[in-house]
Amino acid sequence: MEKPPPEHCLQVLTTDLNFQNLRAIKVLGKGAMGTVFLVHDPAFGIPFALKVVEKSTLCTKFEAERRARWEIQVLNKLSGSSPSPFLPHLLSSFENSEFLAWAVPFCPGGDLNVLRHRQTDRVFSPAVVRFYLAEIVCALEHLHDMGIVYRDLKPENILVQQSGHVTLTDFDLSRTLRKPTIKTLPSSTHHNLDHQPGSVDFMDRSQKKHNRRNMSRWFPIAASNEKKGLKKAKSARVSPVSRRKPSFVEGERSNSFVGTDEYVSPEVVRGDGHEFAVDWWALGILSYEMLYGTTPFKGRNRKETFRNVLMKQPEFVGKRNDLTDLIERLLEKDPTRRLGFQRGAREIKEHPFFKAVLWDLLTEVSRPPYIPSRDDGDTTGKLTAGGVDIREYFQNLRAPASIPPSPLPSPSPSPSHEGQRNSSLTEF
Ligand SMILES: Nc1ncnc2c1ncn2[C@@H]1O[C@H](COP(=O)(O)OP(=O)(O)OP(=O)(O)O)[C@@H](O)[C@H]1O
Repeated sequence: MEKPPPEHCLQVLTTDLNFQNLRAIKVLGKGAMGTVFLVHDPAFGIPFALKVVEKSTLCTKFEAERRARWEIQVLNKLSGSSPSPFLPHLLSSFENSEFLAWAVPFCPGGDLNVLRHRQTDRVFSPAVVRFYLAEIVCALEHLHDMGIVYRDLKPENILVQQSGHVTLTDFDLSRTLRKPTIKTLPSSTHHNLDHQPGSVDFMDRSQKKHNRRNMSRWFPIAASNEKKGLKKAKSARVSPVSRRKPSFVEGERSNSFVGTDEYVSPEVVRGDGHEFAVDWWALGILSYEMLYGTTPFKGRNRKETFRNVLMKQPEFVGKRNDLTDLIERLLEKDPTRRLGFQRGAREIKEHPFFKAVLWDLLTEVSRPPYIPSRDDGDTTGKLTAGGVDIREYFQNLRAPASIPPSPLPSPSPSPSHEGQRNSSLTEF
């Protein structure tokens, strides 16, 4: 029998999307910009995630449309000749007078925020943190090499593929910058992310034994929680916060003020403009959250969070180790002294926390910490009463609510986003 292509190999839909007849199995998620549906139409052969953004003359919608176009452009770039296994690619896109829609591979494992909440104590073991961070470093490296700064790293934007490997999603806040000028190392040290046959592990042997304990601890926990049917956390923190018009001019330093409060870097809070180092800062926050179950600078409100980002040093509970050292070096407030500023991802890959990682073989790991069960996808046709009619779905969204409008002014977007985050975190 012919071996199926590796999951990260580029797939494209063989038929064009016919939006009129498209029915979705379910809604996968709803963000600030659009709604993501799971679609499995036999005509296409593979289930896929379809992100749909409604066009409108309303200013807010116009912004969504602008962001949607940008995201499609980025996904197009990512679908080029050497795609990353840890980044999505564009399967197809569609536009009519009402909607912009695009299809990307479906990730049945949910996001890292949901996954973390399913763990005992809601934290990942250091071995699992290493696995996910290694893949995320490679994803960011790929983006930076293309001159793209991601600017929205957070667990909610890291999805688990069927294979258990991760992929980033949500590129509407990304921007192009002048490509990083890295003092290049000799070519023999260049880490090739291409599929490498033969090996099945990414750790060297000495580390493997030690880490196996941690890794195997992972499986029963995930499996047992799966059985308990724990509720999927909503995608919690919503970005963006935008106070300046973002610039799309290639090579310009980006001064837009964007991101998710707890993940925003000091230079962005200060409005100094920012560079690729904002992604390395966010990687530090992400590592901290994966390890401790909370972000290091979270305050009672945005003002306090930002003050903490600028002034407070991260607190580390317990014995210091390579992971806490890595976090501390990523959470360096001065971006020019931050790990990754000088030589990008290579500096991070060389940190002792990753010393046993075989970077070339990441995609060959046969036992990622969590592999979604086939049921997670739910693509086998369990359509809710014939599925979701996408056009109808948006019509219903537009329908006036039966509750009379409140005489009070509606809340500004950002506090309501914060509320969304808090409520989702207390659902567990
Ligand atoms: N490829 C995918 N496979 C499975 N689920 C997905 C996929 N893409 C997106 N989702 C789900 O849909 C949600 C919303 O997607 P996404 O973050 O891309 O939308 P958005 O409108 O840009 O959100 P945001 O408000 O964070 O900018 C995600 O949190 C995730 O749960």
